[in-house]
Amino acid sequence: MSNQTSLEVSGVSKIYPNGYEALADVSFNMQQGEFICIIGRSGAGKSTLLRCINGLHPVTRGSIRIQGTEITSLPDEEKLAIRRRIGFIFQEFNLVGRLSVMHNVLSGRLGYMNGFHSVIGYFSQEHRQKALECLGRVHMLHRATYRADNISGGEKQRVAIARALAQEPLLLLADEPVASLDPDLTWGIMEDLRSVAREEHVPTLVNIHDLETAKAFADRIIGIARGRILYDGPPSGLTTELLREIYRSDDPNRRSRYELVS
Ligand SMILES: Nc1ncnc2c1ncn2[C@@H]1O[C@H](COP(=O)(O)OP(=O)(O)OP(=O)(O)O)[C@@H](O)[C@H]1O
Repeated sequence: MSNQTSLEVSGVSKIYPNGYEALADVSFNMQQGEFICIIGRSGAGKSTLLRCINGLHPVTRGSIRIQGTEITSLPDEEKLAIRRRIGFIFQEFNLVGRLSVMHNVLSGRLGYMNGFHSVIGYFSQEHRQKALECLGRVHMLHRATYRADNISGGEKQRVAIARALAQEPLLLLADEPVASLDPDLTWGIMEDLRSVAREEHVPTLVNIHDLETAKAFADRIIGIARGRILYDGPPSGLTTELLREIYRSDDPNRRSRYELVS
């Protein structure tokens, strides 16, 4: 893993139009190839953070740099160009079911095509070759001609990873990528994501509910509560005290499992 800083998030706050502060002064850095899991209770601000990083939500304050480029203040066209290089993996896969697996992966190449070719859906040999390589990377070549709605959930998530890889991403963001999958598939998908991060040197940020999975795979864990980072370090540094605080409910009548275990 090289030490080049790929992502620098500094002093980021996000206040939604209704006045709710979902992120408060969030700062952290990521190096190339690093695999980070973000943990926290529902509503902690995990998805908001990923959406701010990929430019889907404007930040209220602070700075986000991807490979040294400040993205929060870029003109729309340049922001779009950066967003094309950010792979986003969703819980519900977001594939186009009526299209083939190959076509779904090819859609990751759209950012590299001229307007006319993308409108008529013409993919050159080079783009096809790249899409096949990405499918091979996640062991899904044998499904290339299947319709995307005719493959299993685990296979769909692998295709989504291949599509993100076809973007030649500077950064991979995954929002609950394994929440719809059974435990066996979960580990396979997490293994794929981590090996892609390491071998392709793509920093990867994964929101995940399951603490044990996060601890098993992450190089680093970021624990968020009420929009603030409470922990940023190796899985081994997460004490019961910290977990209680990260998962503490604001509702005095509801206690998290970490508060129930003494
Ligand atoms: N568009 C919005 N307008 C107002 N508040 C919002 C909006 N989107 C999210 N929020 C609020 O911001 C907080 C953080 O939401 P976010 O989706 O980032 O949490 P999360 O940690 O990803 O939760 P989950 O694990 O359930 O997905 C929540 O209280 C949510 O209700």
